Parts: sequence; structure tokens; C-alpha cells
Amino acid sequence: MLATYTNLVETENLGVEFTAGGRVIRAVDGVSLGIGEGETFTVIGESGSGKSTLALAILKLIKIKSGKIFFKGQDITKLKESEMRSIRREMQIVLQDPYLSLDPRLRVGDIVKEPLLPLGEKGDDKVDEVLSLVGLDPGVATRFPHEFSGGQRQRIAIARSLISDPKFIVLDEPTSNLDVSIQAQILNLLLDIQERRKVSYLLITHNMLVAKYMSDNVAVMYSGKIVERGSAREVIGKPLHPYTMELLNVTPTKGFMERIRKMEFIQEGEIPIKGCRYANRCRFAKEVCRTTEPTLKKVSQDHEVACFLY
Ligand SMILES: Nc1ncnc2c1ncn2[C@@H]1O[C@H](COP(=O)(O)OP(=O)(O)OP(=O)(O)O)[C@@H](O)[C@H]1O
Repeated sequence: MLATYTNLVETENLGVEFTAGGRVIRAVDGVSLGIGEGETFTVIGESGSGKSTLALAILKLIKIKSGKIFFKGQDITKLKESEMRSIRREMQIVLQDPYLSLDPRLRVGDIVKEPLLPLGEKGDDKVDEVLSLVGLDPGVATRFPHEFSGGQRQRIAIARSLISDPKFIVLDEPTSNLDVSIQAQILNLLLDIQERRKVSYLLITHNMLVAKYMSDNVAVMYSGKIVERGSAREVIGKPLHPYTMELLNVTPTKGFMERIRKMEFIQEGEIPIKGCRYANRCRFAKEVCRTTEPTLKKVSQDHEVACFLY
């Protein structure tokens, strides 16, 4: 029997750890999220916050320490690679750097067909279709990556991600290595493809403008944890967490300042790394922030925040 599901992709308390120089890094720490069909779910955060690790864990490309991953309602956390094969075709990734992600020795047609190799499929008949879908002339299939500009290379990478007809694509900073003038073209292409193919995107970015333009829902990640999430309109339009405000470079509203007027804040630099991970950078940190880890709290229909100010 097919599992019924609400979200195409879900994680439950997902945790990933690395050990580097004898130190354990909790790169993803207890992340629960749901990505609906045809939705763009964006993870925002600065470098090192754990965005890419989260995406790789969802794709089961790295080892998971704890928690669960569901795809189409099926728990895939413990599936063996052989059991993942049919699911792999439905999950693809587009990486940040189109200069590194395309094998320079292969012709474009062979690059685009790469995801079909482990499935034992040739896919020759699909190459023209996906190249056209990304706005490239099918004739480019016989050429090599070095003959193309950054934007065209990213179109090739997107074509490759589409050849297995996936339902879910991770877009890891897909435009951050491109000229500004090209970025909008690629973002529009991705939106157009989503419309036509009804794919869900997990978009990773540190660029708020990109997040605002592309997303249905967003999660803000800091030090392996989601500190705020909700609809893009709510989170980007009315940021609540001091870290989100910092990322967006917004000044807290008068109403916010009025509401927190009587709270007692402690000085920067006094807070040990315990409790809220952002506390040692937060100008609104209180005593409780140094002792207790805040959990996500629903503040409105489409908005949750993990912060003791709320
Ligand atoms: N293979 C690894 N071995 C050890 N530590 C790692 C490894 N991959 C990531 N990390 C660490 O895990 C944390 C999260 O890294 P991650 O790359 O997921 O962050 P990110 O938000 O995607 O950053 P960026 O935008 O720079 O890619 C960082 O502290 C990073 O140094």
C-alpha cells in the first residue's frame, strides 16, 4: 500500500555531527521541517550555520546521527543504498559552482545524463527535452563545459537535475557564483520549471533578496538549529528573532522596543555557550538565554520563533 503523506519531504529531529580536531561539531541539531509538493522551502543562514549539511542529510548523502527523514510519507532514514535507488531518481541537487560541478572531460549530453547511469538508463531521448526546458539549444549536447559562460553552465547543471524527472530538487546557493545580471535569469528559469514540472525546491541561500523572491516558506538556521520559520512573507516581512533581524539588517520596530522596554538584558560577551546559541551575539540576551535552550514557539498562524523575547 502506498503511504499517504502531507509533505513531500519531512525531517524529524534530524541531527548530524562531525568530528574535527578532536571536537564534535553538531552541524545539524534537532531539525524538524516539512516541504510541501510544488513548494519552495528556503533555508537561510550565514556560512557555517549547517544549511548544506542539512540538505545533504535529507538526500542521504551523509551519515545521520539522529532523527528521521521521510519522503512521500516513507521513512527513508535507514534504507540501504540499493533500496534508495528508485527514490534517488526523485531527489536531485544543483550545486553552487557550475565551474566545479560539471566534469570538464565530458560532453554536455553525457553530463546531463549522469543521474541516469546508476539507474541503468540511457536517456538519450530525454536530453533534447531537458536542454530545451532550460533554454539551451539541443545542439549544445556535443560541446564541452568550458565553451559556456557561468549562467549557461548553471543551465546545464539544472538540465542534469531534471533528466530523471525528480519531484524534489535541492538548490544549494544556485546563483551566488553568477554575475548579478545573470542571477535573475536563473531564478526565473527555476520558477518557470517549478511551474511546469511541479517540483519542490529546498533552496539554500544566505541572500535575503533571493529568499524573498523565490520562497513560499523559509527557515532561518543558526549554528545547526532553526531559530525562526514560517511563510516567507511573515519571516522576511516581520522578522522576530534578533538573528533574523541581523541577517536582514533591519532595525527593531518601535512596537518591539516598547514591548521589551522593561526586560533586563545582559552585556555582550558575558554569556557562556549554553542555552541559546545566539546569546553571545544577541543584544537582547536575558539571564534565561544563558541557561535554557529556547524551542520553536508558534506566534501566529504562519510564524514560529525560538526566542525568549516572545
Ligand atoms: N565534512 C565535514 N567535516 C567536518 N566538519 C564539517 C564538515 N562539513 C561541514 N562541517 C562543519 O559543519 C558546520 C556546518 O557546515 P555547512 O557547510 O553545513 O554550513 P553552511 O551553512 O552550508 O555554510 P556554507 O554556506 O559556507 O556552505 C560548519 O561548522 C562546518 O565547518
